[in-house]
Amino acid sequence: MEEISKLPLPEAFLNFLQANGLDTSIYTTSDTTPRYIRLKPGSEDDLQEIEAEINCKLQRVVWLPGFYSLPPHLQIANSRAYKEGKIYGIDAASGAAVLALNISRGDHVLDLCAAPGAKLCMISDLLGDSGSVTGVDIARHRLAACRTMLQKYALGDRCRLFVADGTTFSLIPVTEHSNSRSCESGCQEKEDTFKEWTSRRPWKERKKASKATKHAASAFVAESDRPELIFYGRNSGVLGISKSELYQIVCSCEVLSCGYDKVLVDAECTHDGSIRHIQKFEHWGWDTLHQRVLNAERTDSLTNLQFKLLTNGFKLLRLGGLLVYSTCSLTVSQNEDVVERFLKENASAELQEIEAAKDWPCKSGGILKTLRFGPVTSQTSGLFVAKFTKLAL
Ligand SMILES: C[S@@+](CC[C@H](N)C(=O)[O-])C[C@H]1O[C@@H](n2cnc3c(N)ncnc32)[C@H](O)[C@@H]1O
Repeated sequence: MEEISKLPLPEAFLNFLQANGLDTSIYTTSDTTPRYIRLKPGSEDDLQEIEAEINCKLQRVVWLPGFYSLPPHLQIANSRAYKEGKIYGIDAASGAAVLALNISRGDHVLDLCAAPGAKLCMISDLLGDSGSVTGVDIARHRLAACRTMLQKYALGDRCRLFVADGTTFSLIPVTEHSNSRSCESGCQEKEDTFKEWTSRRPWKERKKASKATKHAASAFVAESDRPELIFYGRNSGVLGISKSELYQIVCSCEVLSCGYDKVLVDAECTHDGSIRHIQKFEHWGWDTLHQRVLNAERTDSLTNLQFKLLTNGFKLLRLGGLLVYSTCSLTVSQNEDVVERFLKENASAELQEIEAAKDWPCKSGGILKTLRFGPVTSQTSGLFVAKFTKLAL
């Protein structure tokens, strides 16, 4: 303790690291972890021009298609390639978590903690012109930033964004199947279909929604409780359907066939695996670290939140679908413990091997088949990744 108290980190954080058996040195040795960017598919021919502009050779990340590393302190925000949406910043470990989902053409993907949206962008560019992606986040301002990002990178065409609590979110993807079924049930709002999204729409939507609450039909989510839809792309499945169709409630047995093919639960956490995030407290003030990160009560409620997000994400997964749970915390309590509790309470959940990981620079987590990335092992930010499938019981 005497030795670590000499380090330039506040005592409360050192205590947190010690209580969780975490190595302090990653925060105090000089940060050599590279930055990573993903090149938007289709921009490969611009590579040399981008390198000339940022005056730096981009190192291809051999184990992660489309990813390049940069020296840690190189700024790209002013580069033309960044402004024109040809590259976006995303840590390689985050890219690996998305790849673990095995996204394939036509998948309907749910990203339950989506903001600010780096993983959502990658999901979207992997889907290309097929399938759909639904992004959910409880923080409206963060999800609005995610919308801006989707628009900047022209990746929102098949995307819809809901401000909602991921522990209770219950909307299934819009597919032709769900459209026809809900029309059979006879919906009173049939005329009131979604027109092309414009930035002025959410405000109007909310005004109308507050007036119409009393007309909500019992078979659908009460209008006042509905997740707020703050963006939808032209091919997201929303355009042309009615509110009743969008907000229909389905029973859990229907979710087995109509649920999402893939679900990402990149849960809220203490972010202690992200050295850059922890370093930001130099500016924010170390005193705020306690309240934002270390507070034991918060950690307790965080692990409950993580468990609930994972449980609800799994509920929305179709039979045979894949779910990835990840956090950027290095603690066992927010990772292995949450996974263990979840497996105990969900007999239809089975941990899956992440096949691609045999070529990844990561190590096994404390539970077989889970993975841990970190600055020392992987030259990335810290990330825990676990992948599940849903079995028929
Ligand atoms: C680790 S961040 C997600 C990062 C994101 N996946 C990305 O790649 O940019 C966790 C997010 O969870 C959101 N969050 C916290 N509680 C939530 C809840 N109950 N439901 C949905 N989102 C929640 C936070 O607002 C935050 O944006």
